[in-house]
Formats: sequence, C-alpha cells, structure tokens
Amino acid sequence: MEEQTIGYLGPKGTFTKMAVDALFDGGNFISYESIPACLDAVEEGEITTGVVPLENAIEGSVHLTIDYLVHYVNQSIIAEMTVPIKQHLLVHSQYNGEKIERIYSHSQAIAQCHQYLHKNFPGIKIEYTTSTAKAAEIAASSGPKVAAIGNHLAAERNQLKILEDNIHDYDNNHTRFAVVQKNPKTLKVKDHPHKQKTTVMITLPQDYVGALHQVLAAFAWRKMNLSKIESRPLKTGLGNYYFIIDVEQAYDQIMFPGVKAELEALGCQMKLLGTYPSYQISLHTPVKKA
Ligand SMILES: O=C(O)C(=O)Cc1ccccc1
Repeated sequence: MEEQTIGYLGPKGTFTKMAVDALFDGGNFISYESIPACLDAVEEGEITTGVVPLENAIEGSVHLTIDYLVHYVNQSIIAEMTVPIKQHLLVHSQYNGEKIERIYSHSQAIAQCHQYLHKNFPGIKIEYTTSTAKAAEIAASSGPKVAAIGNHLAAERNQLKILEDNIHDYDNNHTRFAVVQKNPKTLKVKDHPHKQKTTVMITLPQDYVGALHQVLAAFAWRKMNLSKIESRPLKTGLGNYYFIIDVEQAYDQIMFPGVKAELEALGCQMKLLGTYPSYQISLHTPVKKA
C-alpha cells in the first residue's frame, strides 16, 4: 500500500494531532495552519487525507468545517474519531504569580471554558487563534502575563507550565474529528471501529408545510436511528437552511436510496457526505501541575 499522507489542523500539539497519533498506523503527517488550509490541500491532491474537528460535546458543531465541506470542497467523510478533551490553563515557564492580562486559544476551547473564564478572569482580553497549539506558541513567546488554553502536549512542546488543569466547564468533554478524502482509499489504522455511521445533507423545498416532519418520517418508518440533526443557513437568504443528519448505520443499497427517492418526491435533495467507521479514542493524558 502506498504511504498515506495525512494533513491535520496543526501545529503539533493540537487536539487534532493527538487524535491523528492515536488512530493512524504510520504515514506522512503534514501540519496545516487552519481548517480551510487543510481541506484545500485535500481538494488539490497535495495530501490524500485530512483530519479536522467536527463537533464538540460542550460547544457543538465546528461550523467552519461543516460549511467548508458543504460549500467549498467535494470530499467524503471516510472515518470519525471521538476523543476526550481536557483543557488546561498554560503559562510561561517564568510565570511567578503575575496578573494575567490576555488569554489566547481556539474559539472552541474558549467556549468550552466560558464559566471558568467568567468566574476567574472576568473581563480578561481573549484572543482567538487558529488552534490551541498556536495559542501555546504565542504564550511561550510572549512572557508571563499571557496565558493559553490547550492540552498537556502543547504545554510540553512549548515549555509552558500548567497553572490550572481541567478548566473545561463540563466533565464529559469530547470532540468528534472527521477524516476526509477526495478519492476514498483504505486507511491504515491501529484501532477497531466502535460502529458505522452515515452523514447526509438535506435541503427542503421552500414554504412546504411539514417538510421537515416528512423528512424525519422517511427515516423513522424504516427504523433508521438518527444521532444528530442540525440546521445551517444555506447562505442564500434569511430563512433558507440545509440540514445535516447523522444516521447510526452504514450506507446500504436499499434503505438510503429508498429515503432519497421518498425525499425527492417531496422536492427535497439528499446528498451523501460520507459513510464511515466511528472510532472511540481513549487518550492517557498525564497532568503535571505547576
Ligand atoms: O485547536 C486544537 O487543538 C484543535 O485541534 C481544535 C480543537 C479545539 C478545541 C477542542 C477540540 C479541538
């Protein structure tokens, strides 16, 4: 098998890279500065595979990823991994009780720690970065008055101290990461899937009373279990949406074409975004507090 080239939201030290290291069995790993940069590289054939965050248990969908997959590229989700997420407050190695003036992190990480920040750093200046690892790099080069929110790996890589560990507002913090490809190829992975899932995108006809009810009924009477439904703006005008639906089964040649035909008869469109194995990754994250 040719070597797999896997692009991920970097730099090294992101949660995405942790997920990649836990799942892939070797390969050529390439870091990208942002989610669009990683997905563009897949689109242009620079890499065979991309890994980007998709949804978090506390903050919800990573809209940038979903919208990019729907509007800007033509790729399939070929696997997903669910990874436990532990956010820590990281400070400079020289930190010695100074008043922290600014905190850097990815918007998802900031959102996962909103209550913590509100209680402990009311009114603090928040700076958003393309990833938590990028925030750690900035804190390392900025000095003791600047902190970052990120993981223990980013702390180690940048010689930062963990001032406070596990600052996410809810314990059961997990993120789903999507593995995407343009031309689906076999992946070399270390793990066994936990289950199979399928993601579809559905658009409804305008002003059709009960359209969403009919869409859900098409799945329901076939006893197809849905694990997620989300609406996103189509970006064509207020009130126009598409729906992303996750189904807890692999694509098959009977049920899914049946749903599609039923929905098309109602004037809806259904597009397959991927049918894929779902991996549950457990990370062992030792934490050394400052
Ligand atoms: O910034 C990172 O480390 C990422 O991989 C994106 C992200 C941010 C917060 C939680 C999960 C993933």
